[in-house]
Amino acid sequence: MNFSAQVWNKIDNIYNSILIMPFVQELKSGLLKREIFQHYMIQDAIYLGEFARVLAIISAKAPEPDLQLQFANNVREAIIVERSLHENFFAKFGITIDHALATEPSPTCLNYTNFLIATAYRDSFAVTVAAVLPCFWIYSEVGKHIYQTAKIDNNPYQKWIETYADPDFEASVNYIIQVVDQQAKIASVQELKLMEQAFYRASQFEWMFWHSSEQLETWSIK
Ligand SMILES: Cc1ncc(C[n+]2csc(CCO)c2C)c(N)n1
Repeated sequence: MNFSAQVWNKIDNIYNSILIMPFVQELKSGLLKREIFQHYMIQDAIYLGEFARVLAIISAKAPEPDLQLQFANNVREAIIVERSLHENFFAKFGITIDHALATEPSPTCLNYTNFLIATAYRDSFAVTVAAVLPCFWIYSEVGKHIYQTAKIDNNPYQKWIETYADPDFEASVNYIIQVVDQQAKIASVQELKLMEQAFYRASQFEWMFWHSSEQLETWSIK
């Protein structure tokens, strides 16, 4: 079995827990509270800014030019596509840029992005690509699931839903899965373990990220 299939099996519980989260269920029905989506959007904008830096470090560590270019393109895409999504949603959901810029990362957002940045600086290309894979893959699977079962008419979250169910997005996810599998084939036993741990940890953070918005998480001491 491929590395990707093995680690996906291991996060089966996390993935299934995500599908039944109130956040996901209410996004599908369109009934998600505006306040929760606003919290999510602002934190996600912070997340994406840091995520683009992680992709840039991956590009810098790439073992060959094709991979270097691919991840450089991902950096560009993460910044451009996601920014436009956020700008659309910011306006639509009454979030001002000033408010977003003045908001600090939530404890979960900071923990997740710091984990990715620390991994990128400390660990190998292979381990770091394994750490970013859940970000792509879980979103693609959750996006498809939501798209197939969502109530689309009058759903204020329709545009978000369409973004992550896009076939182009799925193609970029498949490319990263293939890169991770290639790396796993040539990895030492010790490195494989680190890849597995990084993939699992990032998947936990994916669940936590949605959960933190459901809770409107802030710092418990200011
Ligand atoms: C917490 C969180 N996790 C994953 C994504 C999805 N995502 C973020 S950047 C990127 C790469 C291409 O743009 C993808 C798929 C998200 N938005 N927020």
